[in-house]
Amino acid sequence: MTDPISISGLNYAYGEGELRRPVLRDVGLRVHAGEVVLLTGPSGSGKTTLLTLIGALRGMQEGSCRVLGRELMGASERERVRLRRSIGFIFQNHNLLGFLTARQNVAMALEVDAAVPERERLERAGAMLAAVGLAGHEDKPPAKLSGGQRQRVAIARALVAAPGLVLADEPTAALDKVSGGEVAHLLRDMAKSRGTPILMVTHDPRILDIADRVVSMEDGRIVEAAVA
Ligand SMILES: Nc1ncnc2c1ncn2[C@@H]1O[C@H](COP(=O)(O)OP(=O)(O)OP(=O)(O)O)[C@@H](O)[C@H]1O
Repeated sequence: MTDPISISGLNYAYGEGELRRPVLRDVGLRVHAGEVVLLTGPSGSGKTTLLTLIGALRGMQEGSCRVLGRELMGASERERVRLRRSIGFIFQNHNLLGFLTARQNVAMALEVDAAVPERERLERAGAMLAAVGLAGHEDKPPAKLSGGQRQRVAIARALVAAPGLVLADEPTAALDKVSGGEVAHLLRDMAKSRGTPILMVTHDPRILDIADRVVSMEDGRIVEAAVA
């Protein structure tokens, strides 16, 4: 089985001409099937940029980045859109839509699949919300939920379509210690039970224990890969 993420010789720079600034240098990284990998490092070291390249949210410049069996170097926007549908994304500020209920926010992730009728989408969303401990909160808008509950909705949304990979950017940064720890463990348990690999950018030393492996970045390079 090929690794869900396999990167080598990846370079990336922002800006052009005299303003060109390299932010990723000769990055190599593999994430194995079912593995939970945390990406840490100082602010500005390039973690988010790397995550957005892996998530096909921006185009590659140099090197190789294979995600779920597809090479992203040279991939068209259409190919990138298609790959993004196989990835569950979770961000720090959860990106839930305020005018939709928790259930509708989760069901939205199933809308790309026209074969799933709306009633079934809402049912699957409800089951997923129950699985993340939010039974009874399905019909509330995000504003009526706590920060930790909102991140649980974001986890449910990221996983409901059974993605091949989850990419998370600082999902616990806005949470207190207890809810941050709960959310991180929930995400790990949900992904592990489904065999879904996770790559998570985090500054949060309180959640390092969820990792199979911690990878550190500094100044655009991977400097250390340790088994947690
Ligand atoms: N759109 C952009 N245009 C120009 N420079 C950018 C852009 N996005 C990020 N950068 C710069 O690239 C470098 C890497 O940023 P990146 O966000 O990837 O780092 P990070 O490790 O995720 O940082 P943080 O932990 O603060 O989120 C930083 O110096 C940042 O200022």
